[in-house]
Amino acid sequence: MEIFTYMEKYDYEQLVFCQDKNSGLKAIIAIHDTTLGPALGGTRMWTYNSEEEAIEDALRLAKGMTYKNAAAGLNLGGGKTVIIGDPRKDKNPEMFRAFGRYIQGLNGRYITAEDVGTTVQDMDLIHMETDFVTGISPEFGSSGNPSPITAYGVYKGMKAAAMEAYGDDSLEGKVVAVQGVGNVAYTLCEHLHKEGAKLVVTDIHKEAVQRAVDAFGAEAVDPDDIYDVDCDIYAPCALGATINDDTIPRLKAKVIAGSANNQLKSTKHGDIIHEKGVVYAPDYVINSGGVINVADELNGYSQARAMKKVEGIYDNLMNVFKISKRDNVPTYVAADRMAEERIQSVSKSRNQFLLNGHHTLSRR
Ligand SMILES: NC(=O)C1=CN([C@@H]2O[C@H](COP(=O)(O)OP(=O)(O)OC[C@H]3O[C@@H](n4cnc5c(N)ncnc54)[C@H](O)[C@@H]3O)[C@@H](O)[C@H]2O)C=CC1
Ligand SMILES: CC(C)CC(=O)C(=O)O
Repeated sequence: MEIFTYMEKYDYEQLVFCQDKNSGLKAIIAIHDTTLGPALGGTRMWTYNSEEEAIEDALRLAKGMTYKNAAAGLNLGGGKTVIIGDPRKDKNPEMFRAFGRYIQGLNGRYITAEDVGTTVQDMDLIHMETDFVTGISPEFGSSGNPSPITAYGVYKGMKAAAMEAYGDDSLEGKVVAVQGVGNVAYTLCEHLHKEGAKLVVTDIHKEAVQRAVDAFGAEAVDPDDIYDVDCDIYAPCALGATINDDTIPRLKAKVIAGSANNQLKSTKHGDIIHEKGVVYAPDYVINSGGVINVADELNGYSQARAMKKVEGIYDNLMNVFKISKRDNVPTYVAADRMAEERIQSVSKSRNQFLLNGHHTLSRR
């Protein structure tokens, strides 16, 4: 990959490589755009097949955060980190403290939180070195683990998508195929089970599947079989790019609504599902509950205020569906328009020179 060519194409601001031999830290912080404010986005720890794959993941996820934060009405830009390693085997406290020092070095341009493979405990270790971290333990006045709130937002968003597809937002009796039953999806399954939905679940880890089978009477299928399930709603809640050339012909659901980031392998796949009449809830709109929740910490956390905003995901998605129909464009294009309009209007209103801090002449 020609990194600068890629960064220029999608207008990235900064890419930071962090290495600490003592702890084994190898991390990449990607900052996409800070027009709306500091870049806020989680830290993912994953076993990548190559460094290039890790860089690409960090870049794509960071851009997604710019759009997510803009579409959610937050005054925040987009960034994300990936740490290369197996979260089940390669973690140690020094690793997260070393990473915290790198974040501190960015002096507030980037604020982190959890993502796949990282936990509240990891964020607490980062917090030993920097204040630019959210989703730490509640005893520090933080909002804690964002996953249950993300799940609630996805549940609300799924109801909005059902309303669009079926003219009724009840999920009772609907068959929902859930891919990946990790932190977010387990709580999502809880909400769906309570409403009377029928669950079909899969995960690469057997114990995660068993937990959902035991708690919600879910039917279990093998990871690759989830695309063939006869269901009303496909909920991708693992990693990205599962809506692609191979899976689209197999998917039977009328609705795609889940928590995973970067669900479309490429924009062309968003066009194909639109033409097939599938109601797709754009990933970064439906899964914005977690970031809305942690972002509230920047104002002194109020759960009531954050939850009120998370409830708004339903209306935000209905608005996306409205724009999609009005402009006759796929829903992912409608969501991008909503986010880009906000970024552009703020960047226009900020084009006047404003003296923040000392003027250089004051040093004379
Ligand atoms: N945690 C949060 O608050 C937020 C999470 N997201 C996104 O939601 C997704 C899930 O996040 P979490 O639940 O936090 O992560 P997690 O790591 O707790 O759960 C992901 C689950 O997917 C499983 N998985 C991975 N590859 C799979 C495959 N090919 N087939 C089946 N299962 C597979 C994993 O074993 C794991 O159980 C991720 O894409 C994440 O970026 C988005 C917004 C916020
Ligand atoms: C986990 C969230 C708090 C932030 C994030 O990185 C996301 O929404 O993907």
